[in-house]
Amino acid sequence: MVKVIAQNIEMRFGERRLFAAERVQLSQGQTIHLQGDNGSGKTTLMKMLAGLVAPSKGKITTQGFAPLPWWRSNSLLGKAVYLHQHPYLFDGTVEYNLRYPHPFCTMSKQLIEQRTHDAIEKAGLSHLTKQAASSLSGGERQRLAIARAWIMQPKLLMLDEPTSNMDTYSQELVLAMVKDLQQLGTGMLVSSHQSCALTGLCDQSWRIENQTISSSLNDESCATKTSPQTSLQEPRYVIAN
Ligand SMILES: Nc1ncnc2c1ncn2[C@@H]1O[C@H](COP(=O)(O)OP(=O)(O)OP(=O)(O)O)[C@@H](O)[C@H]1O
Repeated sequence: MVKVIAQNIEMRFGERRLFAAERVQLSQGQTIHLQGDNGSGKTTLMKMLAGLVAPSKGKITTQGFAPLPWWRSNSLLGKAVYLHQHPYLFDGTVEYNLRYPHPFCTMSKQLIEQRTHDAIEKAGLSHLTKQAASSLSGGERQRLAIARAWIMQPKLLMLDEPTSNMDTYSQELVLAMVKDLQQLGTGMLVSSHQSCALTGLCDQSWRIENQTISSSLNDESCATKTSPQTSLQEPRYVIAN
């Protein structure tokens, strides 16, 4: 099972301390709702776990991933995928964007072609494949970004406000893709201000408050949800200071 572990971390911007925690761990098989007020540090924490931002103090390590080639200077990058609420898309068509990560995928060519085809359907993008990605609406851009991640089937995925500003149709499509990934064992950290169907999938929540990260089980979802395939033997609490 793969995991990313942050130990004795502290995040500061200048004099301002954003948060600190003794241990935060995101593992395959977990689906976690990340909560906190505006500016509390949710995006920063997600970027940190994805290797996009370094903590001011402490260390972030991973377990269970294949060894990286020697020339990869940032050993975290690419292991836990971070999806921004305003996703970055490449110049080119929707289809180009979906195919862009193919060379980095270890799946067979046949499987990746099948998943790309399925992703287009699942994200409701069939009528948009030849359209420039830059011309998509906000909701369509987010669907495209999630479809791209769905194809790759990452082991760990961080979704930053994935359904903000989405209509019901888009939310349902995203929910179905996230459910799929959950069934396949992708560990997910989902930031969202609102409780919604997506956060209902989460088995625990993390909250950033008073510069501290705390964790609790999401009782509602535990009572109603069947477990994903991966068995969970991990400690379910984040120890925070
Ligand atoms: N590079 C940076 N330099 C200085 N301050 C930063 C930097 N990045 C983020 N911040 C500040 O850190 C705080 C936390 O930002 P972050 O985006 O992580 O919050 P958030 O919890 O995701 O907020 P929201 O719910 O509004 O999206 C904000 O006050 C932000 O201005």
